[in-house]
Amino acid sequence: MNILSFSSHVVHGTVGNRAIQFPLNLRGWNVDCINTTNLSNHPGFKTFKGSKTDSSTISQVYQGLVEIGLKYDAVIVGYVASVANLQSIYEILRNLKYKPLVVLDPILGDNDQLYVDKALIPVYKQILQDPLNLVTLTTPNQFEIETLTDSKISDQNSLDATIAKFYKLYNVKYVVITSVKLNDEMYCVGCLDKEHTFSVKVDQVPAVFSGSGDLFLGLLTDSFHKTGDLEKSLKNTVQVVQKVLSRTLELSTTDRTIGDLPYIPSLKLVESKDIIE
Ligand SMILES: Nc1ncnc2c1ncn2[C@@H]1O[C@H](COP(=O)(O)OP(=O)(O)O)[C@@H](O)[C@H]1O
Ligand SMILES: Cc1ncc(COP(=O)(O)O)c(C=O)c1O
Repeated sequence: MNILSFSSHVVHGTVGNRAIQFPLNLRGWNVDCINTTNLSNHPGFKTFKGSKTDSSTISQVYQGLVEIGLKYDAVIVGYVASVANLQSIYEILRNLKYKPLVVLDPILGDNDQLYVDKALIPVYKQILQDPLNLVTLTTPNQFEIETLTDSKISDQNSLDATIAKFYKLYNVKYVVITSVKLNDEMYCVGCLDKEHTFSVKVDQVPAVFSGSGDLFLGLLTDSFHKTGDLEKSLKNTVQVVQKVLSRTLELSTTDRTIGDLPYIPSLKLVESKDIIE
């Protein structure tokens, strides 16, 4: 099984492709990464060096893969963070001559805060709307689906309305909302279509992590490709990520906090090999 993953590269740490490649290797995938950044580490460490990839490099590297005859069973679009890069990836998806499983995480922000250039929003919208049905599964968090649908989720009714609006606006079969807060509990919500949705409760590990969203994206893609069953895949992925985060917390020391929770900038992926496998 071959997968192509567009996401960030950090030399040190476990975000972006560093949180996607190793876990997918453990689950039997050959993972080809097109790196949208080349950074020393992610910004959560306070300082970092390096740069974003030029969009022409993304297009050329992809062309190189086509010319040596590669085809992929699945494609992940993760951390992009530049309009020109997202446009190059859009072009690549539009010109695919075959139909892999395409999973796109429209990374825009979290907790009511945009942390990428707002000019990315219309490009994500275009990709998700494309009449060629380019994306099979998309994984926005609560803030991201609110932004894409111009709505606000505060209870079950507004959640249902947001999902209905998403399906009206966009041309994507499967949606997973990775974090919805209802009555102080956290849920992942899976949608098979606008009428068939289900929720999976997330048992919160008492810490804030970087890279959890990327790990989640890779593992969900693996499980969904293998089973074709979104509900089963989502339950399994939530459980596995929860266990990796628990082990990470157990093995980490940190003197940093976000709110009143410890902040853990890196996941203990090698130490969680048995859980991921
Ligand atoms: N503290 C936590 N405890 C348990 N699970 C978590 C925690 N943080 C994240 N997760 C898991 O990781 C998934 C992705 O969360 P998050 O990293 O917030 O995603 P995103 O990058 O999409 O905002 C959640 O759906 C949940 O399953
Ligand atoms: C370069 C880079 N890639 C990916 C991520 C995604 O991290 P998360 O999975 O916590 O959303 C971040 C966030 O810090 C990042 O800086």
